[in-house]
Amino acid sequence: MKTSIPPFFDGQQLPSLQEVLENVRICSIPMNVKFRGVQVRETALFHGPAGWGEFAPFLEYSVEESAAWLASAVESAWLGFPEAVRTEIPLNSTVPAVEAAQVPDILGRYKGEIREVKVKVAETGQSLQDDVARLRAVAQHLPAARLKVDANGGWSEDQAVTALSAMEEFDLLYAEQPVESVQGLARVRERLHEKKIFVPIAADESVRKAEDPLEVARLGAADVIIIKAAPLGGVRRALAVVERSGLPAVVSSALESSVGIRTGAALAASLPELPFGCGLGTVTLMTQDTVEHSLVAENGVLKVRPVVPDEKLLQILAVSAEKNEWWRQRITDCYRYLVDSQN
Ligand SMILES: O=C(O)CCC(=O)C1=CC=C[C@@H](O)[C@@H]1C(=O)O
Ligand SMILES: [Mg+2]
Repeated sequence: MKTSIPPFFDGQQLPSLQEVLENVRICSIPMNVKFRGVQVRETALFHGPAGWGEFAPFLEYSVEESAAWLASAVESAWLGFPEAVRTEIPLNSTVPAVEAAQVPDILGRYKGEIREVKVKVAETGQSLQDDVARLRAVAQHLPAARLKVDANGGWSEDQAVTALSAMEEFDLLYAEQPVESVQGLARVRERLHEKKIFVPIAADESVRKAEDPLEVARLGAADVIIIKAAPLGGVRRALAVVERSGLPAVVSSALESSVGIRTGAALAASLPELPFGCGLGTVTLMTQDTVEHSLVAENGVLKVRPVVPDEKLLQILAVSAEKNEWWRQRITDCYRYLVDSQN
């Protein structure tokens, strides 16, 4: 297994900071439903010679963590995407940690047939009973769909083993980041195997937030990796992580508008294999979008196509002058971090 991954922006010279700042539009988009504590999504869009890119690190992220997201947005807008091997991407629908009664409403927002659903679990303040009730509501509403869960590292190892044992009846496709640490993932996986429970373990934060995104694969801590273009520093770097990990991969969103989803779709379109539905259906969880015709799935399939933001929408969604300044400073800080890391 090769261990290194390519440098940011594929080692190419970055456009100047001035060029980047001249071509940015900052937007604020209210969510339909709270997702990972976010009610309003703030995001920056860049226009470059190759198209559009989206930079939307969550507001609490450090410059160091956000810099990878900038590299990804600049890659999309200035370099463009690598060659694709497919034009259609199978997607999962996503159910946030809502009450079971809200499940039909959430699922009703997705167009057409739904074959795979990712259900958020282990939310702070909720119980295993809440999670099982939510899963049951999804299973009742869509008896033919396959289910998977995402705990965002919210369980202890004991809780993860108990919860995933209790969820055996749902025949989960995989359980995403049941616990926080890489070693914890490996132990939970082993303990479940001892109990003859073979639910595959997927690593998300342990890949996208890790200093070494390949540690999970090296330690055999997971069966599947979740990859996101922005936190991994772009499509090319994410492809390298998949190739070098040797594990099946699922492309997921970072809760962007359709411009960022297009980048995720480019990543999914370039992967040699796509054994599961990708988590790129999150535009449906937002009240508005930056493009007129949103990049959403129909019957669980997303057709890859170019997207261009709509000027009227960009004006409607534009942030205040103060917020705009804050974002420009953030872009500047991340840009400087990238330049330093290239030298
Ligand atoms: O994978 C999906 O179905 C949707 C995307 C998704 O779950 C996420 C998007 C953005 C931030 C993350 O906390 C979250 C995730 O943990 O995968
Ligand atoms: Mg996740």
